[in-house]
Amino acid sequence: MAVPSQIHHFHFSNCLMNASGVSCERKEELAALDDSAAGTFITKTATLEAREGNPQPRVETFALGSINSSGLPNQGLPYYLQALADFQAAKPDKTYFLSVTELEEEKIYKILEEVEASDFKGLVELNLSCPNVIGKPQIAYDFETTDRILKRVFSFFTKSLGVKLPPFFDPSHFDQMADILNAYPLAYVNCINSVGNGLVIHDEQVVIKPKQGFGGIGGETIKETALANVHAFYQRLRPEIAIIGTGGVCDGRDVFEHILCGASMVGVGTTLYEEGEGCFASLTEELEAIMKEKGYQSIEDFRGKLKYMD
Ligand SMILES: O=C(O)c1[nH]c(=O)[nH]c(=O)c1I
Repeated sequence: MAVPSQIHHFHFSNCLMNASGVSCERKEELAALDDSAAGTFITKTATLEAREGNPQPRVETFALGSINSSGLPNQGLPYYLQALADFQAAKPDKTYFLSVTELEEEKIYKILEEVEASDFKGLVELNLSCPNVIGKPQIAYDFETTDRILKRVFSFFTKSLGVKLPPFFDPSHFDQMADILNAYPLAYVNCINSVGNGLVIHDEQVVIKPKQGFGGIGGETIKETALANVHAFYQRLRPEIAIIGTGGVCDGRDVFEHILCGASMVGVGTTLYEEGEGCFASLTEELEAIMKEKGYQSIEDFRGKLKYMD
């Protein structure tokens, strides 16, 4: 029971994966994802050195989703490179994702130089959209900086690279970002990261400690924004740049809609946080039932084929 997919020459036994940041910081968590019905996993975004992250409580759920201000807690790049080497040795035919970023531009190049020099064989995701490092803007909301970074990265980086984007809300921003991305040999874009800096209140108080309660919103409430970003970039990007759809996936119908909008792989965050790794099997079953009912044999029978009203 699986719906296979691919990004370039990388084949995945199932089109579902975790959203970076959820259940993927420690090796034991990655092992649970590796053993689940997900077709692959992506690590928590790694920085050169390990980070504690923001004070707890920093992740909470609410009626329609989740809010987090984790602050980029991770075990540091060497930990993930070693873990990935071990997972790859155990499953030579499986492809994994490594997410990375850094807080200063020069360090972004440094961490990617280290990844380039490593034996990692999967896809690398440059996170340009972390909303929770206090005092640091989301890189991808600065078009000039994004262009400068990608230009320099691709002057030395030869592994397969994708970028994690924040949500955009204006056609002119979709246009500007797509023009930048189309200029580079990207393997994919991952749309979207959490909707930055929402505020969840319980009675009279915020529900997370960092940043006076402000944090990235995920889950059911962001699906429509996620679908719009997936489809806007599907419409604008060169077909060689694949799209990973992340955001608001609660059931098989949501997976179907992400693919209909153009996604080749679908990331699951809040639902994974709430339900655990079993969610991948149930989401797959639900997707398969929808495909069967509609007579679709594979993803390519409906990927990107969203119908407009003429
Ligand atoms: O606070 C985080 O660690 C975090 N939280 C998010 O919602 N997205 C991100 O990319 C990151 I790096």
